Amino acid sequence: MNAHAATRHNALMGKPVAEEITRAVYQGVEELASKGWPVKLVSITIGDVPAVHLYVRNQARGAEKAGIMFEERHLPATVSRVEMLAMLQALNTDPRVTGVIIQRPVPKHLDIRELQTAVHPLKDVEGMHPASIGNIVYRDTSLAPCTAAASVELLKRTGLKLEGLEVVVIGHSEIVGKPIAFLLMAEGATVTVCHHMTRNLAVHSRAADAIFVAVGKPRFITPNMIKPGSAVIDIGINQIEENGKHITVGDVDYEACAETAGWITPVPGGVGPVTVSILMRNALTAAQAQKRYYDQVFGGKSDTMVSVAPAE
Ligand SMILES: Nc1nc(=O)c2c([nH]1)NC[C@@H]1CN(c3ccc(C(=O)N[C@@H](CCC(=O)O)C(=O)O)cc3)C=[N+]21
Repeated sequence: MNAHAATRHNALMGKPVAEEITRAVYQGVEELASKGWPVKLVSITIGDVPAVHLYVRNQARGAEKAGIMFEERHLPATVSRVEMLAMLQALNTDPRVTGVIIQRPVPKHLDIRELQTAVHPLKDVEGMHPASIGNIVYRDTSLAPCTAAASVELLKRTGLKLEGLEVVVIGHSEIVGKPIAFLLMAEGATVTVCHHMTRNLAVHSRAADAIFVAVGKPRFITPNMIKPGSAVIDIGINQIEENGKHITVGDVDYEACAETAGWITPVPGGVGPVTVSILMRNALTAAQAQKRYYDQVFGGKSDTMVSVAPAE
């Protein structure tokens, strides 16, 4: 479907956007490295979840392209809460570590919010620490959740003016739906958030200039649910079996909706690649913030981290 999607005039392809973002990140990482300030991302996975392995594999590739050091930590599903909190504390205090991402889901005996909150806000490259989420409410979107930021980035690529744009977000998860709504409000859009309790979803989605879909239901959105000419941003990643083959499809019936939509993101090949590049951009942003903080505290002596020895 990727190849087919690429031939559609109205396909919003993620790869070129991801490559552009990653090139810019590479420049920034090189500049910091020249000042003795390398960027390192630690990616933590707990247990075995297929969609997570795919994401981490693409993180490793993205980090390599961005010049970012990448360390994957794959922990058994039996890891204890105390072990996790101790590991996170060690990563917070390790000056060589720029950012930490904890893949979701985590096993039931662990509380992802507690783990997320245990990551220092300066190293929260996922933008999921309450402080980072709070900043989005205050319109500081520098460290925003990656999938949310990637989705809004793709809407911006349509060239549509976001001020006053009627946007419907379908799905209100804390990591995607809600952050998207806040990011869009920061851009001046008029945002409606729909979810499983919403009555007459199509009444809302058909009135929208743009819809974002993150419900986890394969091909849930059909042409009669979208306004002709609107932008359709599909965040779904659903593994299904079809004609004896395992394939990944989004929450939107791409083939059917592509005839009606003005712009539409394919799955795979849309939001996914841009999510990876935004994670790399967040790692650079975190490194730049840490260096600014260091320079303020040590009066600019942080050109080479290792040389910051206690004053005689
Ligand atoms: N804390 C946390 N944050 C996440 O953002 C998060 C998570 N946990 N857990 C798992 C899901 C899944 N996810 C993906 C991101 C990109 C691709 C991706 O790169 N997809 C490409 C490649 C697909 C392929 O190679 O088949 C595409 O859509 O084109 C996939 C999956 C982020 N997740």
